Amino acid sequence: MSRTRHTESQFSLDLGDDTPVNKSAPDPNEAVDNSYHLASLANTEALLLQWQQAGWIRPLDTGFARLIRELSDEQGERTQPLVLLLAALTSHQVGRGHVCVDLATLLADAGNTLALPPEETGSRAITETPIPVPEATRPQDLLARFQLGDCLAALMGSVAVSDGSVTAPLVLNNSRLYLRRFWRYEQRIAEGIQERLALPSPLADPQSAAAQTLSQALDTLFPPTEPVDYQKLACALAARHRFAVITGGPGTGKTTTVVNLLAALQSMAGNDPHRAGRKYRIRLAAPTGKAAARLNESIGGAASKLPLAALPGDVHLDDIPTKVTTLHRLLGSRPDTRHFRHNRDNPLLVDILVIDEASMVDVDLMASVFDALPASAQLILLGDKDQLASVDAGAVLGELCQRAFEAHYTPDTASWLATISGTRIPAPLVDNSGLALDQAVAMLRKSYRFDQDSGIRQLAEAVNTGALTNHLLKHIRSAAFDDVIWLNGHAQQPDPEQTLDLIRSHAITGTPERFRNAGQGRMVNDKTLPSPVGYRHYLKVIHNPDLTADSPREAWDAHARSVIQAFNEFQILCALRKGPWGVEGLNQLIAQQLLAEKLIEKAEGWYAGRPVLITGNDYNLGLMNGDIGITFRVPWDKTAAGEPKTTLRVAFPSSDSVGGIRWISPSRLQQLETVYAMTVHKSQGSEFNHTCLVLPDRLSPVLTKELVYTGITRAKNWFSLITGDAQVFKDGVGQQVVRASGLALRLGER
Ligand SMILES: Nc1ncnc2c1ncn2[C@@H]1O[C@H](COP(=O)(O)OP(=O)(O)OP(=O)(O)O)[C@@H](O)[C@H]1O
Repeated sequence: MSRTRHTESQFSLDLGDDTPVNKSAPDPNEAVDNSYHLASLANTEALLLQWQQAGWIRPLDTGFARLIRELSDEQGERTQPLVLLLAALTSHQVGRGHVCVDLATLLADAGNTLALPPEETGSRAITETPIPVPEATRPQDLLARFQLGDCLAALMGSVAVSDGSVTAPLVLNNSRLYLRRFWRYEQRIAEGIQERLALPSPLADPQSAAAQTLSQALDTLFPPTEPVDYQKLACALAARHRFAVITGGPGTGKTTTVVNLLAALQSMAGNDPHRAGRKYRIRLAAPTGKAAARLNESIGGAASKLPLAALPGDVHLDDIPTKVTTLHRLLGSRPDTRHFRHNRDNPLLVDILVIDEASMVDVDLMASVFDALPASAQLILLGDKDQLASVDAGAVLGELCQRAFEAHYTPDTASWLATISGTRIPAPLVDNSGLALDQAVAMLRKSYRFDQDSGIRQLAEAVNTGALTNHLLKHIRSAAFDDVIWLNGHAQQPDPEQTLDLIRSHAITGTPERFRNAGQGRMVNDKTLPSPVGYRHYLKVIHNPDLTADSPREAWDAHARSVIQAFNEFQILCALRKGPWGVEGLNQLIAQQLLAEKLIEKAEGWYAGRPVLITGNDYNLGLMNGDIGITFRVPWDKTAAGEPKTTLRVAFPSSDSVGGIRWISPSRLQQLETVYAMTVHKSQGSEFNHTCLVLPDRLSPVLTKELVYTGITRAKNWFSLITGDAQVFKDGVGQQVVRASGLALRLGER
């Protein structure tokens, strides 16, 4: 899932050719004639190189354009400069998470669509990094001369472009331009969903024996409570179709619902005379090790509370799986290839697959899931539609849930639900012209984790719905909520040095005194919540004088678990990677402060206590992008005289078994970074007792409503906000992620 997987070979794969891409590259120092930039191919390629050197586009993007030119040359066609330009920009957009480029949108507003100049250029107050791209040679300047018809005509006349029916590196579908590989992913996902939705359901007739069993199981699993129990409805809908999506915000009961759903499905299997008591083979998966471990923890607890004895069909606890694996492991990832062991020729042995945190799954991985699933297997996606989309291209869950809020259940679905669940759907959720997909999407609408007064809940909701009122902002500035504080919200443009000081002290202690009631004694659901703590906490837990060279490995494992748990109490999140407000600057700042307070022995390189985030999959070590480990000093080495000697080892929780620890030598770790600060993107699938979101002092395209919502909802109990500029926070939540893709359109076709 890492960006590093987008190698140049992705293009030659689709073409079935290994044409070297560096052949006859233009001289990057060649002067670009500004008045005729698209007049010649050489000029266009030199211009692309200039953008590449300015950091506007990737070498991969210029390489792709060159490949198109070479392919055309080989076929005796002279490529039009406009085709080269559009090829490079489509590749650039894929690198930014889009599945395709909608040419009409691109031409209407190229600057914003392409987000050029690039984001993350430092800080207004602290550094200023100019980007040396000459005036009048920006993509938006060039594209301003063209109409949609010009682009379509140029593309349709090129051998490098097809409508998908023949192999060509670019696919044009209406006004959407795709790299072929991504067009194929989207097509496979759409087909996988449509095929499943079209399969006849034994539950369609509410009087059938299967439907009666489902109804009985649902009544057992969901004691009557509110007028509309959306969890019960979600179970009924998901049971009815071979493809379903259950979406909901934090604590709305996605895990609880899916455990109930699995129990209901096993009830039906147990009562099905054709299955002779054989239960369904069910697998649970999540996109990252962290998300898998979190679901592992919660699902076991939820399963143990099931009223199994009262269910029809003789369901046992063993019938409900509680072990969650990563998607990569489930599909059988192999080193150095993005092809999985399980695919169409070697499908998974599974009847039902549940994928949690599905918002993190990109089109590439989702297409692989559909490839590996037997045609009749049921797929259930769980996730929060409002969270950030996947790091790599696509926003699959978001697209599938575009209409979830209004539901669009047909009168037929509404009447089926009323019979099966005894619940009458509210009229605004019924729509005569609901689509097939709408009938398989359920939204959970009530949070059980946060109480009515929770500031985290109210702030997250306000950010999500665009209702960030002055009243609410005043509340969070003045610590009127127990659980939320905007630490420097009183200053519109706070002094940068003072803000950095604030981040330093907050990172060390979590400054519980800044929360209302000093962060003490808050009870939620009859439980006293742990107080906010900073990084000092885990660096104290790491000192354990009782452990020696003779201590058994289990004792060290247990110690590592408690340190990792202590580290998870607090996390600083930020929007950017670079600059003083990004991961790089904040990591340095916090490490220096921990060193000054003598909590760590040095602030750079490897040291005991260093928390690290893995940034690329390492199949040999079994580490996945997003895994977090803590460095320990352990007495496991020996001197020449055979005396115990200390060495550093990084402890990682093992992703698939509960409680296991892998101890890895730092020298074996390849792609990693220190993780006192983490981007919100990387924090998806994780939750922390206390989260502090640091926002920069100027607006960036990455700073969006989805990013702020995701940052806030990573906090279980305490949330603090530090801003470089108050207006940037407000403007950021006004920006929305819109990813170009054709999936929803394909699924909307009747
Ligand atoms: N119908 C319900 N009645 C009472 N409590 C519930 C109900 N559903 C869920 N809960 C409780 O709410 C909490 C959150 O539930 P759950 O973990 O299922 O939600 P989730 O949506 O999976 O959460 P997350 O946002 O962490 O993914 C749990 O403590 C759970 O026991």
